Amino acid sequence: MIHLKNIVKKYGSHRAVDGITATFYKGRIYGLLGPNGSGKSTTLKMIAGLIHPTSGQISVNNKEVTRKIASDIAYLADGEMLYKNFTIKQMIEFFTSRFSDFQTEKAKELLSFMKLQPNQKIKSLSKGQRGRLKLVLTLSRKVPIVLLDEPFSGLDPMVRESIVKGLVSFVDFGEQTVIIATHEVDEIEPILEEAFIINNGQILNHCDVEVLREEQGLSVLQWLKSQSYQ
Ligand SMILES: Nc1ncnc2c1ncn2[C@@H]1O[C@H](COP(=O)(O)OP(=O)(O)OP(=O)(O)O)[C@@H](O)[C@H]1O
Repeated sequence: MIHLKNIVKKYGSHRAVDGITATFYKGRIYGLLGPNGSGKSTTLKMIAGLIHPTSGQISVNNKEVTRKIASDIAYLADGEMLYKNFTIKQMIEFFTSRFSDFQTEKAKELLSFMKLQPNQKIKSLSKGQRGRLKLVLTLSRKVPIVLLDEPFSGLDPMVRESIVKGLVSFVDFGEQTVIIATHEVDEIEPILEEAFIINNGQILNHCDVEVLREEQGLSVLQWLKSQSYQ
């Protein structure tokens, strides 16, 4: 379980995250949805222990978050996380040596699912292929928490849907808590169980996707559109 209590992150006088309180339960898939600059990446980086809140508390499985939390969390960064002079195989070897939980067999399956070849050089990959490799590396770790920051942004819209749906088979359901930060709601909607809307660094609303569908007859996208952003 991840618990955020009244989290504020300031850059100078700007409040990138402005008093977020939220709980993410074990084994569920969450969407952290919001427009550009709303505080999604900042929130994920704080959960991953990469940056510290200005105030408030974050705990992961009742442990206070420090840099050591990296051993419990697989984090797909919005920016670069690949070494351009490596081949895919070398990148996988690097992750294998860096993370004792890295599952090489799963990485092979994921590479094949993502149509990537181990001998390809990172610098020769397209943006979409690099995006696929980042997913391979992140989802091959056996960890309780997976944080994905804009994981589908470089992917061709034609294949995005099948990749999103296929990815579900690579998540350890009921065991891994997955948080996906994105402003592209449509494609990830089928795999979400809960969603938080974030805007101006604050949580605007939260829903259980199944309850939303059954009780209000709304898709996440319809629900999102009914909320007012400022
Ligand atoms: N290192 C930084 N220094 C100063 N301001 C920052 C820094 N990182 C983020 N911000 C600001 O904090 C706010 C939230 O940024 P953040 O990257 O968390 O948004 P986001 O929701 O992930 O956006 P996007 O969808 O564009 O990735 C923005 O106003 C951004 O300009």
